[in-house]
Amino acid sequence: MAPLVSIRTTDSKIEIVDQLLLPHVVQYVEIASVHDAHSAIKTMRIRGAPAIASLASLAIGAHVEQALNYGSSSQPVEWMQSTDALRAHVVPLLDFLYTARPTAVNLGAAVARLRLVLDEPGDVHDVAKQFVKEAHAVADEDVGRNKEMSRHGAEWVLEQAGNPEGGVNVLTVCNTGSLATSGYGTALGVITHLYETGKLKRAYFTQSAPYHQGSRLTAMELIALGIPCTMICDTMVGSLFQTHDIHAVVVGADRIARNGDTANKIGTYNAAVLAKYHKIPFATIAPVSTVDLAIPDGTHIPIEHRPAVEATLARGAVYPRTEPVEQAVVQITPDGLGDDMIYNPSFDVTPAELISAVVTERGVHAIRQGFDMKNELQT
Ligand SMILES: CSC[C@H]1O[C@H](OP(=O)(O)O)[C@H](O)[C@@H]1O
Repeated sequence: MAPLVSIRTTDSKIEIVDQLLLPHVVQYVEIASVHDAHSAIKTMRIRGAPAIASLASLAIGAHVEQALNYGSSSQPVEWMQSTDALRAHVVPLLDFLYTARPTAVNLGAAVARLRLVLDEPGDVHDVAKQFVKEAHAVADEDVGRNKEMSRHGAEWVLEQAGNPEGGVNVLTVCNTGSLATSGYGTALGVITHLYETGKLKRAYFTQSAPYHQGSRLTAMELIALGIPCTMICDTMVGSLFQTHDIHAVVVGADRIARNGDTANKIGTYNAAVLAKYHKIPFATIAPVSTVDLAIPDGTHIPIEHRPAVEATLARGAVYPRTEPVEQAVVQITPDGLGDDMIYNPSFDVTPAELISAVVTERGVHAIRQGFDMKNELQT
């Protein structure tokens, strides 16, 4: 069974699966405007650095395409009367979309890429058509590059592990599959490629509290893919390394600085420190659009702090489950635990010294003394 897709499009509609309701309720909701897209990203109905960029691009592209389709020469849409008017209308919307979540740079890369189109010379309709085409390309390119980087990452894991008889055991954090991208996934794509080529023994994944991307989303995807897997609580990574033969750790990324420092889901840094102690290779798997060459190191990465209330809640179905499913969002903390008593960063930064390699669609970038992603990407 194929895993769910994060975004579904028809000629006239953009829909996302509401990831706050997964895994027990699969409900696609329409994204009918740029504001709908911003809200869906901010509330994490959709999440995952590449998926966020894809939705934002598709939504702004649809907005411009509607003006192209419904305006006419006799009654053009007001902001379609010149390229200056088009730019003045669209740029603030692009900037607004980027305010939805601060850490994932893929959204910023998509905004910058689409912004450039608006500076192209030519007739406003031609510029608008190119804009729409580029907006679709942001989403359409994702699956192919995920498969490319997954192949690179799988080959790296096998090389690091010495291609053991019986396959490799790999740990991942959070969710980096089809629900976090436009398909196939990044770190979970590496696990999928290993499985598809008969080289995976077992995938291990952390629950990734408090949103539970692991418990709710990665579990759902690995079951759908038929991949042998084991879930662990976030606190069990050390025990897993002490008691099991884990050959590698592969994780996604939300922003990679020039020196390789990587922001990823909270708990990634913990796993990296423990992997270093246990001499387990640790790789970041991410598209080039996750690399932020404008920042020298991880100290410049903005870390999103989610609303404190999200750390007090657990989402799921009433136990024991009955049909129809009764969705539940339960408060697991006492009322006296105020917001000022909760620390809820959504990401942490793993220093490059704890990362063996960054894997992109371009290949494996082994981290070493003087590592610079700018040099890696120019070669
Ligand atoms: C390929 S997804 C990248 C990244 O996004 C996730 O964060 P969130 O679920 O908060 O959007 C997680 O950090 C993944 O590794």
